[in-house]
Amino acid sequence: MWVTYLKKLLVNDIFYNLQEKYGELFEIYLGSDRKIWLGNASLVEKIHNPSTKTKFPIRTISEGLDEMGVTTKGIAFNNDLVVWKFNRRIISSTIMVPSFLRQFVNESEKVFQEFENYWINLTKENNNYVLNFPDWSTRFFADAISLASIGKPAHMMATQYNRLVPKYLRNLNSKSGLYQFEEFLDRLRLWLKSVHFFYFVPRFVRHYIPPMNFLYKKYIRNMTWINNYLIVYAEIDNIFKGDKTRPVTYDDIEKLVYVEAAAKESSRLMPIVPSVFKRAINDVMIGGLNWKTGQEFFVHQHYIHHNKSHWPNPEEFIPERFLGDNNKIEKNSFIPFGGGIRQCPGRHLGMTGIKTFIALLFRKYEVSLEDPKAPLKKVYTLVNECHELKLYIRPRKD
Ligand code: HEM
Repeated sequence: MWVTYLKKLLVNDIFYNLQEKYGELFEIYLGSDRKIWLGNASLVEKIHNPSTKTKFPIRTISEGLDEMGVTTKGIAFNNDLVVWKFNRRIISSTIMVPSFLRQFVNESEKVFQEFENYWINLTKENNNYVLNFPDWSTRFFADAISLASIGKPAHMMATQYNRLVPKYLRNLNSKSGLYQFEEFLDRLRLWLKSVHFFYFVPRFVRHYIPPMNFLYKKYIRNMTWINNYLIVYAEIDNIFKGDKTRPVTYDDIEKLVYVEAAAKESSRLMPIVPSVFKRAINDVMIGGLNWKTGQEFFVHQHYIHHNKSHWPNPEEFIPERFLGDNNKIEKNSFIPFGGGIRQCPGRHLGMTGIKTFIALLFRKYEVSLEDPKAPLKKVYTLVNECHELKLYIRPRKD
């Protein structure tokens, strides 16, 4: 069973099923190393303490991640708290400020126009052209973030377009940058896969036992649903009053409360990051039990987001949960961006990006699934990634 799960990269499902079977707090041993999984909002209160005096300032100590070289650099896995603080300040003071978010909305519109041009070309020869949405949405965000942050396009949509059309239709304006960022995206995907590999698989197995040592060599070489269309359309139309071409502003985006509720409900049902690990740097009491310094905990967002004690009818898509009084949502029961001092610094940008793309798309186009009954095709690496979602995008008739 484990092998089947692992083969299909359904690691997320293994832990969800274990949490169902063994309860909201269970332990699992990886060799002699005990990990504690937490599946209730009340159990993560101390881990999500936003104070700098938190007992959970780091994620893990792992010789595997040391070997990857990520524990003293960057942000996400950095255990050097002085360097982490410095890096995090830089990213927070750039991407979390409203001026950057305004700039991001402006640039997104330019990038969306580029997307429309490609899409129009692709439908010229086939009116019923089916677009694989994840191939374009990931590249749309990468291009928009690149333009807004460094002022240069990443040409990722151009690369995808060039891949799909005959030579004479290709985008030739941006030759030099093409493929470079595409390779970056492929490497990022491999990097995400390899974090679990280096975290879970002991050094000896990584290096010497087939087929793990082959995976090791591969990794070491290389180092993202909205359903209630009608209300979404109505809210977008209410803001743009049928104007399909005027510039979209950050103020428009801020008014999209239903779209935001729908995006939140989607990320409740399917959090991009289903679990996050955190390590105690002092003794701590959680769930009525005393845990020693060094104990690692998995905050299980996916399970907490589906826990009936926080969410009535947890499997249903009900955006209205997020409308009106925010206090009705239990603390720590909705945590797609994690929590505590290492909460995601890209949360405002992520939400602004989703709302901007939906506004730009839905004010002009009708979107429908090629096969509404087809199961969602996703893979789990360190994140849940949808790799196939086939859509028809047609100009709105009204
Ligand atoms: C919808 C999109 C996104 C989701 C769902 C998401 C989710 C998360 C989660 C769950 C964490 C772990 C938080 C914790 O440890 O408690 C995280 C960390 C992080 N995220 Fe995001 N994220 C998103 C977008 C972004 C973007 C756009 C950026 C930057 C441009 C970003 C940068 C980071 C960084 C740097 C960390 C590590 C923070 C630290 O360790 O101090 N994220 N994200």
